[in-house]
Amino acid sequence: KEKVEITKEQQALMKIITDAYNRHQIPQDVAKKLLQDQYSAEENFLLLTEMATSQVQVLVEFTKNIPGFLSLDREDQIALLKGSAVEAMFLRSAQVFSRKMPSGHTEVLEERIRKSGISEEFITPMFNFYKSIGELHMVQEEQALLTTVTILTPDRPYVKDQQAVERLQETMLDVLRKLCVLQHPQEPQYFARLLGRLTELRTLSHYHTEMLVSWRMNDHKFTPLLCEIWDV
Ligand SMILES: O=C1N(Cc2ccc(-c3nnn[nH]3)cc2)c2ccc(Br)cc2C12CCN(S(=O)(=O)c1cccs1)CC2
Repeated sequence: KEKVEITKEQQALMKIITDAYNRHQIPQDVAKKLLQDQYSAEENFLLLTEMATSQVQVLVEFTKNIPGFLSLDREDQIALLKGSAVEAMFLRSAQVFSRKMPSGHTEVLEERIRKSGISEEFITPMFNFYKSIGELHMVQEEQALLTTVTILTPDRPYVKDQQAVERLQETMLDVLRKLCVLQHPQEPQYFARLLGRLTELRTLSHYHTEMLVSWRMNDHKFTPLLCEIWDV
């Protein structure tokens, strides 16, 4: 049985990424607003839109801290951000959402999401996803690295130098794989389960694209940043 060991450089890389992941959080007042008094479907939708906008801002800031990201071709950096924005947002939302929230908060938030004009066909896979993320009990380093791996997906649309992105992603996958073995020694399949969540994320992202079309038809308003990153 080969001894799995995280090198000094990998340790440093993991610390940079995890610190950045924890440093960039959406302002809690935005999330708190969701918990306050009862709103109409439109107001709920508006709150989710406000929160999603903060999440995209947080994502951009976090991505700039990924070692090697800023050395990529500028246009490829944009292509990676646009290509991963929805997946990274859903991954972070699921991670925050499945964290131990004060009792009752999760139910209230679930209610608010249900009552925001999002159709049930999207709500079900969304909630299944965040429950499946919760069951993994990821440590924060795993959460940060999994989000990084999602952002560094080489086959996003319009990425020119896929090899450069692949090299970066492989560096992160290697650290994540070792971390999973060390953190979950009793579960050799844990790393594979984590990567399986990324497949579920892609499905959610397709649902999201379809929802955007129906939201547009019902004349839902989005912020300029969301219009830019979601191509609405
Ligand atoms: O809002 C969501 N939530 C609640 C949520 C998200 C994040 C934080 C939070 N707190 N601190 N840091 N993050 C708290 C509650 C949540 C939870 C789990 C999954 Br899976 C997904 C979601 C969405 C993500 C965005 N969409 S969306 O479809 O893109 C859309 C945009 C505009 C209108 S609808 C809705 C579902």
